[in-house]
Amino acid sequence: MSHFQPSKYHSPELIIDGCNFYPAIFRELESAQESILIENYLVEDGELWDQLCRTLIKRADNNVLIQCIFDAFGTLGVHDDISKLSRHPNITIKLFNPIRLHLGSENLRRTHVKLFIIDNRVAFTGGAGITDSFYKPSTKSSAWSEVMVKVQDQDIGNISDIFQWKFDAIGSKSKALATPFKGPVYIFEKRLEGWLYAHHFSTHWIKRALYKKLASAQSRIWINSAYFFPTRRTLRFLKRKAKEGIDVRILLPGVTDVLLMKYLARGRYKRLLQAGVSIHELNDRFLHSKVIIVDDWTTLGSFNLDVFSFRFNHELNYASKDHDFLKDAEGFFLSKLQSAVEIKPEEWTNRVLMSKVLERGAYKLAQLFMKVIK
Ligand SMILES: O=P(O)(O)OC[C@H](O)CO
Repeated sequence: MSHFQPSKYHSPELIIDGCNFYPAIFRELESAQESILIENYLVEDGELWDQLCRTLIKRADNNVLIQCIFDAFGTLGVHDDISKLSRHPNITIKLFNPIRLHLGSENLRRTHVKLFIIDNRVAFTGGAGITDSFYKPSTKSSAWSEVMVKVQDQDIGNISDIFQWKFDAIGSKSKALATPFKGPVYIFEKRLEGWLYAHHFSTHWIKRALYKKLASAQSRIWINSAYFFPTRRTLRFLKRKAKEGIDVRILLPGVTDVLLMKYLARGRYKRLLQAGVSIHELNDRFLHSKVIIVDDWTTLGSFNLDVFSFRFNHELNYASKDHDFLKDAEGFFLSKLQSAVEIKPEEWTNRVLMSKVLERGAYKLAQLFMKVIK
């Protein structure tokens, strides 16, 4: 008789706001026995980063092997700290795509992934950078609203392999990072669940999964995105599905850290509203999360519906049809919707002229940007 015991199934766990998910992440980091793998785009000096540095050094002193991939641009402010951490024999940090002016638009390719993997047993992904805007330990506060998902045991799947492949490719002479990944991530083309990865525009499993799901949506499409400037194809899907009578809702931040993105998003409202899409803006604090629900399928992660996520960035989402995960994502979406302002089509048509001018100006700037990088 086999003594093999399949590990217990855990629903992916949605955790709302840094004041809840960062303490959960630190509990796991502090109990790590073998390995800690971290990938992140945005790291800023502050209390959270200091706490992370202290925790990593402590675990490394206890012979835990630590590997990090940090985006070279998103972590510019902490490169000195990164050099200091890297002196520890058990810590290796690789900087992704350092800015090199002669590479032109290649510099736009950033790793936008947010990932923590501990002992290949538990992983967290979502939209959170390592900054005090997401969690300030001294006040236990979260200035920006965000979500992360905790995935355990058998659902960890191949994410460590994908991390390791990328970690090894960075800085090596191989062209691996510039070509489509031929690894196990391919299985998700059919499954559309689990880890959805994008590391190259031709291997964008998040985009592929999203298009498939949008095309086959039967009852609802609920989209929450921190930045909203999607592809024309996505907009066509949203309008078509709304016209077919499907419940299409878009929840966006009304307050943001990048005003240009707010006006770019607003420039898309008119046609979406005309098609019957309902649009909501949240004004109480910056809604930085990226959550998509199509029928009974939920995905969340680093993927914004904007040109950077669709075209340039390395991204990571987790997708699932787990019932509890879906209910939690629905609960999150609806609670934010309740505090948000719905944009009414007739009010939108009569908005002040200045607003229209800013939307037009933002669009012109975006067009110019796209021409320059072509
Ligand atoms: O690119 P995101 O979605 O991680 O957001 C990061 C900061 O908001 C950049 O301004």
